[in-house]
Amino acid sequence: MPKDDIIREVYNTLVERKENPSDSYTSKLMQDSDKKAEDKILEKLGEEATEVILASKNSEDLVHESADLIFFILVDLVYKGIPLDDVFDELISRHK
Ligand SMILES: N=c1c2ncn([C@@H]3O[C@H](COP(=O)(O)OP(=O)(O)OP(=O)(O)O)[C@@H](O)[C@H]3O)c2ncn1[C@@H]1O[C@H](COP(=O)(O)O)[C@@H](O)[C@H]1O
Repeated sequence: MPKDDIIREVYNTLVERKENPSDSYTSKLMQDSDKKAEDKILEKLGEEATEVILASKNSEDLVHESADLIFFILVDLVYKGIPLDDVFDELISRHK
């Protein structure tokens, strides 16, 4: 798979997990009762953002923590039904 495709690949897998729940981590994360699921996802988003800040300050694990943060952003987008292309279009609209 070309490296650039991984974001869409993960996004599409998460959509599949949401639509056809399995016993996987991400399925469980998105299947909790509505309020609980959103709170858990947002809690993880906050955690991972903090871990990126700490990793950056301490010059360690920034790659790992960045991947975690991107992952949880994708989980939130899927959970809220936001198409990945909307985010790509937004970034393209800003690109000079
Ligand atoms: N990219 C990821 C990914 N990154 C992190 N994680 C999981 O997210 C969880 C939280 O990450 P943390 O770093 O906080 O690890 P932790 O300390 O175990 O966190 P807790 O969940 O225990 O609080 C861990 O269980 C990680 O395994 C991920 N889980 C899944 N994916 C992608 O999502 C796809 C679907 O995942 P599943 O539905 O679980 O198969 C996979 O094929 C991957 O492409």
